Amino acid sequence: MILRTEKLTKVFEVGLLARKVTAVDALDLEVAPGEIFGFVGPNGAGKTTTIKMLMGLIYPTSGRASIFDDPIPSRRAKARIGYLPEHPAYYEFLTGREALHFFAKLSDVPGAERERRCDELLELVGLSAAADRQIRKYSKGMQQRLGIAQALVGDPALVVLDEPMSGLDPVGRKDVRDLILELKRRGKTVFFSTHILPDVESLCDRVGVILRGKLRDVGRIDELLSGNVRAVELTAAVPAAAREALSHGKLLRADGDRLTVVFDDALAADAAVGAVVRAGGKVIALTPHRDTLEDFFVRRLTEVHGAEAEPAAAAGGA
Ligand SMILES: Nc1ncnc2c1ncn2[C@@H]1O[C@H](COP(=O)(O)OP(=O)(O)OP(=O)(O)O)[C@@H](O)[C@H]1O
Repeated sequence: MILRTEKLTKVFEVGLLARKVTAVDALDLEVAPGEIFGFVGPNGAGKTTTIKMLMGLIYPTSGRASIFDDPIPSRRAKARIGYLPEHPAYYEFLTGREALHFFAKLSDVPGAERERRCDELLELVGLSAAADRQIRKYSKGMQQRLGIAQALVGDPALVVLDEPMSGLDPVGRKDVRDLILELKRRGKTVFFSTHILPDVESLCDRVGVILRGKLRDVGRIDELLSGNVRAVELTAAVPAAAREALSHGKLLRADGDRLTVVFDDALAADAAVGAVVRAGGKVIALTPHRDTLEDFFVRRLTEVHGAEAEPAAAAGGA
């Protein structure tokens, strides 16, 4: 495992009365080499606090974590990590190229290599044409892409991105998604946090769902959603003798003997398939209707928060 946490916990003390807020609660997490891991949760779930602990920016209250088998905080591990904070800050009077050279120097990229590395990264994030423009003139999407270039400048094995798509328009989000996929192709491990669920579905090998500081679910998206077949859609050439078995479903389309029927109950769908086959008909398609990740997420959020659910925060908007 490239990254591992064991019962990682952060309790903040807030206000004059030192009210305790458990931002991250006994988090057990593992990230394997080469995977894109999505750390998913609504606002205030504890994503940034977790990432800050992993990056050594704040100390855990209890528990442990290691990156590349080095306990955090580790200088050695940090040299192999690229990190994009949730709100990256730049010296805005610099150009993109100047800023990247500055970050390259901070990351100990040898002088002889700096020029080539920066040019290559500016190209990768699509900023070559704007490289000599001041950052204050960059759009939010361009700043985010510069932030990703900054995270990559030390040629890290692990890239940690905190809400990399937040606040971007659909084109900007797609650019960042494509970049993350490119990182995977280059053999990097990517750990990123987000509350934008469609991005997670199209990108991640595995996801961890954090709600109110606790990791509630973790796994491949198809595994998380596999138990949630809501309905089964059957399209078949149905001989008259098998029509009765299809009457338990809802007819969607009829074209001669070719019918498309939706069953709420998987057993009724199985029985209909059996009847079609026995009567000499032909099954053309059998499609399970599953929850989307968004359905799953909102359901889990509602379960966990009960009456206090905050669907607006979880709905996955930009
Ligand atoms: N420095 C702090 N002092 C006190 N409470 C904090 C501090 N930082 C975070 N918190 C609290 O910890 C909880 C988790 O916050 P965190 O920023 O980790 O959530 P998040 O999942 O990253 O949310 P967002 O998507 O809004 O950034 C919240 O209740 C937040 O108010």
